[in-house]
Amino acid sequence: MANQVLELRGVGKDIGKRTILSSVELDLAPGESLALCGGNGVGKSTLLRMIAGILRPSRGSISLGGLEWASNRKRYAEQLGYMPDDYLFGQGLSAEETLSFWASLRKVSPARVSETLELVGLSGVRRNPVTSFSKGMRQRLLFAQALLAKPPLLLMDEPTNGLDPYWMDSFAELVRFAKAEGHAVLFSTHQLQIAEAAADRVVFLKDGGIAEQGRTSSFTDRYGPYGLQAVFSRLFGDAGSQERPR
Ligand SMILES: Nc1ncnc2c1ncn2[C@@H]1O[C@H](COP(=O)(O)OP(=O)(O)OP(=O)(O)O)[C@@H](O)[C@H]1O
Repeated sequence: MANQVLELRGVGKDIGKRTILSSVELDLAPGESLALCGGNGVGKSTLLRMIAGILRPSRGSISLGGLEWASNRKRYAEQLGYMPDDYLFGQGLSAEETLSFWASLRKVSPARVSETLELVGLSGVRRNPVTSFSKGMRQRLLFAQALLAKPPLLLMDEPTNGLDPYWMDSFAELVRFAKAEGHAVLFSTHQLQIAEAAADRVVFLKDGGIAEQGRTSSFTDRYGPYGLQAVFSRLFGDAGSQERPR
């Protein structure tokens, strides 16, 4: 498809003898948001890490801004901002120092650091140590880090895990802002309410591939007011998860 930021064709991953993902096809356009859903262990993080260039696919191709990781790693990496599901912040560093460190790695100006802190609502606490921040504030700082260099694609792994409804709501607002600025946003989540609030499209992964997908509103049209929940329950049952191997 023309004008896509991200194109996945037949992407799969084996770890040892186990196939984690067999074949995934995905497209994402500028200004579009997509939530990757599914029970524990279906491969959401694995897929995001392959797109981020942290893990190599066992098969298939990933094109980001028309680039493949293997042919131009540096330019490929410049196309994306990645928000990991967990991050250990440096002891004693303020929000501004933390973001300035990331900015120096990406050759981003100090003015952009201030602008980004403002955008995520952390300007007033920029000199406070990150270790004093609530989980919601730390997530905002990680979001700022992903947004810093204005990459075409924002990739986020469980961005609202552990957040209360206030911070979830403010995350949805940040995604809407990022989309309006033309960023494509791809995030994984267990929390269907955040998929509902922040994603234009939802993809459910199961058994190594895409089990269901569609526009977020289409799930309500097809399955009623709790459409996403209905699909999740049908796919993953009461446990809502696939057992991880022991
Ligand atoms: N390095 C690894 N070695 C062995 N198995 C792995 C490794 N990384 C992931 N897996 C397995 O791959 C499967 C997919 O893991 P992944 O973390 O991608 O799932 P997920 O959908 O993100 O799960 P969750 O929702 O619990 O975070 C799991 O069964 C996991 O145990």
